[in-house]
Parts: sequence; C-alpha cells; structure tokens
Amino acid sequence: MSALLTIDKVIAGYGEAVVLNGLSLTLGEGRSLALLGRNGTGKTTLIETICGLTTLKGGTIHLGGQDITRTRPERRAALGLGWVPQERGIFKSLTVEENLTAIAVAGPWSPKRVFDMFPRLAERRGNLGNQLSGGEQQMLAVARALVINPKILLLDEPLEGLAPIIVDELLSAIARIVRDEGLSAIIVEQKARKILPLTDAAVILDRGAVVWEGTSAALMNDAAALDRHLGVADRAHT
Ligand SMILES: Nc1ncnc2c1ncn2[C@@H]1O[C@H](COP(=O)(O)OP(=O)(O)OP(=O)(O)O)[C@@H](O)[C@H]1O
Repeated sequence: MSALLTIDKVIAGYGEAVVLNGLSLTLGEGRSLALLGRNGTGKTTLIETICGLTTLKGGTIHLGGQDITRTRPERRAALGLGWVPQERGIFKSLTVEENLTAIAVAGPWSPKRVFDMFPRLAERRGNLGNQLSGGEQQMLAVARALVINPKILLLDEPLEGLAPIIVDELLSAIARIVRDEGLSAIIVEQKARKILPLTDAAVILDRGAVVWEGTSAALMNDAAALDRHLGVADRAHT
C-alpha cells in the first residue's frame, strides 16, 4: 500500500492559537479513514490544515509523494483534494446542474455519473442551490467534490443535522464511493457507529492529538475505547 497523504508532526492552528500539536497521520492509496473525536478536538482544523487554510507552525504534508506543505489552497485543490466543508460551500444562486458543470474536470466522475448516484439531484437539476433541502445541498456538495475528480475526498461531518432517511441515502452513496469505487477519503463524523462500517481505518483525536488509531473493525469491537474517547453519548446518537 503506497501512501497517498502523509502528515508528519504537524503543528497548526489559527493565528497564535495552536490546535494540532505534532500530529502525524498516513492515508494509503484507495483507503478510507474515519476521523473521530468529541467536539472541539481538532478534526475540522486537521481537514483545513490539509487544505492549507490554517496557520502552519511546523511539520510537513505530502500528497502523492509531493511536498504540499507550503502550497497555496487553490493549488492543493487542483492537485487532488476534494474538500466538502461543514458549511457545504455550494453556489446557491446557480442550478444544481450549473453547480457541477461550472467546476467539472475530465475524469471518471462526470456530472452524469454523479446524477446516477444521486437520483434526487438528477430530479432537481434545474433547481437553484437555495431551493434545495439540507440533505439535497449536502448531496450536491459531495457531488461537486466528486466532479473535480479528486485523489482524496475530505468530508467534514456530512451527516450533521440531516433526517434519518437522508442520512441512509448519503451513507449508501459514500459506501459506493469509498468501498465500491475505492476513492481515498477522510470522513469526519460524530456518529462513529454509522461511519465505521464503511471505512477501512479510524483515528480518534483529543486535544489536537491522535489518541487512538487502528482498523475501523477493531474500533467497532472496542466498546471501551468508544466509551473512553467518544463518550456514552455516541451510543445514544446512533
Ligand atoms: N477560526 C478559528 N479561530 C480560532 N480558533 C478556532 C477556529 N476554529 C476552531 N478553533 C478552535 O480550535 C479547536 C478545535 O476546533 P475544531 O473545529 O477543529 O474541532 P472539531 O473537532 O472539528 O469539533 P466539532 O466537532 O465541534 O466541529 C477548538 O478549540 C476551537 O475553538
């Protein structure tokens, strides 16, 4: 397994505030990783650091063997980071179809193919972004990340605030993307037990550091680790 993304001893945060304190992580080609942890433990900061949006004070980041530590965010996106931020980042004044065609890059994930994956979006292809439900907006955000044909999909809490039926639809789409199609992905999620069946590996963050790492299957079976690092509340929400 060759490393696609290597984060080595990264120290990063916002301005003078350090959030990630010497964090290291590796994602292999074609692998998927669940990034877990309680609120405020640094998950979003890690995703934003990979995208080049935080203040980096130390460490290195390599994508596909290339050092991107000092690479500007737009260039990192072009090099293959398909980021879906928590706030989704769709164009609300463009139609669903325009949201995709405006940014699509040639490759296996064409707008047609993502419409096949998300029939709800296909039905609403002429609707403006601001006419979509929260779940449809989230599907469009994932679709937008796919049509740039990234090397890695970075999903930041894709299930947050969505109705159970939409959660299930999104989970089955994510399963197709990461399991069947083998696209590399890092998925930030609060609902550990929902996402772990889909991912290969898992990492739990606490106070900006990795406190648990291993296979998703091992974590699913480790009730003590789930309790200790994610809290009993995790079970109540799944
Ligand atoms: N823009 C910012 N400026 C300063 N501090 C920030 C900023 N964004 C986040 N932080 C701080 O960084 C720490 C980690 O936040 P982060 O959003 O990465 O956590 P998280 O694990 O993604 O949590 P959540 O599940 O709540 O999104 C928190 O203490 C937070 O207050």
